[in-house]
Amino acid sequence: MANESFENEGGTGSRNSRNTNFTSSVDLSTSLDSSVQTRIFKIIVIGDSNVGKTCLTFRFTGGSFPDKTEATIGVDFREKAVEIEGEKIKVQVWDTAGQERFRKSMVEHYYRNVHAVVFVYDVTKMASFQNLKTWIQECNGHRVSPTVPRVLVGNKCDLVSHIQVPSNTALKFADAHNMLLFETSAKDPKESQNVDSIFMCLACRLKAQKSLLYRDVEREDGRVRLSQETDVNKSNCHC
Ligand SMILES: Nc1nc2c(ncn2[C@@H]2O[C@H](COP(=O)(O)OP(=O)(O)OP(=O)(O)O)[C@@H](O)[C@H]2O)c(=O)[nH]1
Ligand SMILES: [Mg+2]
Repeated sequence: MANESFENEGGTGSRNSRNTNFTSSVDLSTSLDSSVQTRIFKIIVIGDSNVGKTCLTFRFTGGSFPDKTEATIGVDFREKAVEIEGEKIKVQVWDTAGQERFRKSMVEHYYRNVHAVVFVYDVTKMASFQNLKTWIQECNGHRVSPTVPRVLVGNKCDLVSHIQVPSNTALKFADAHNMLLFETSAKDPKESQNVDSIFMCLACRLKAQKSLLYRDVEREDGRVRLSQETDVNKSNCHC
């Protein structure tokens, strides 16, 4: 599991976190003080160049489709504050470059302490779907834990007459890789809720995972102690 990040009155910080198996005691006292801290969930968006990663992240954080985009160089950060079950959470979206020459030096940073991964392909371009295997390999190669939630997004569904990737093919692939599939369009305003649900679904799952961590702590002598092995795979997310 990645480090947990927080933002409080003093700014953004990072907390050393926990592995998926918890048998040792960890001081979590600060993390339980939710009144002064906003948790930050880092979500990276990965996929071939031109599939619409920038437009999808723009749609989620800004609520519109950009008039014009240029190839992303390195990474662009976009943030959105959301509220889930009464808790304010900052969703920090890392919009990565699809072009190899613009991403080389940044790849390590993308995957470091990532909380969730969004893989994007273009439904009108079969090659972008076939290349997903390479993107998944890269992700696994950077030791991203299997407990880090991943979703698959087929973008540009508004181009109905140009679709090359059938839904059932994409669904099989998503199932085989234990991912949810979203087919959507960053361009079509009617799809904006669907775009939001990609990120909100991940945020809900992350919150549920981390709630389980907190549930299994007990206070001992004024300190917080993890009391038992905790399974962070379980989630209350219904999406
Ligand atoms: N029709 C349609 N076009 C889209 C959609 N999303 C993005 N585009 C267009 O696709 C092109 C590429 O979009 P970007 O969001 O810049 O692609 P990217 O994946 O960020 O590309 P890199 O930054 O190079 O990795 C742009 O011309 C967008 O206007 C969509 O949902 N429908
Ligand atoms: Mg881009």
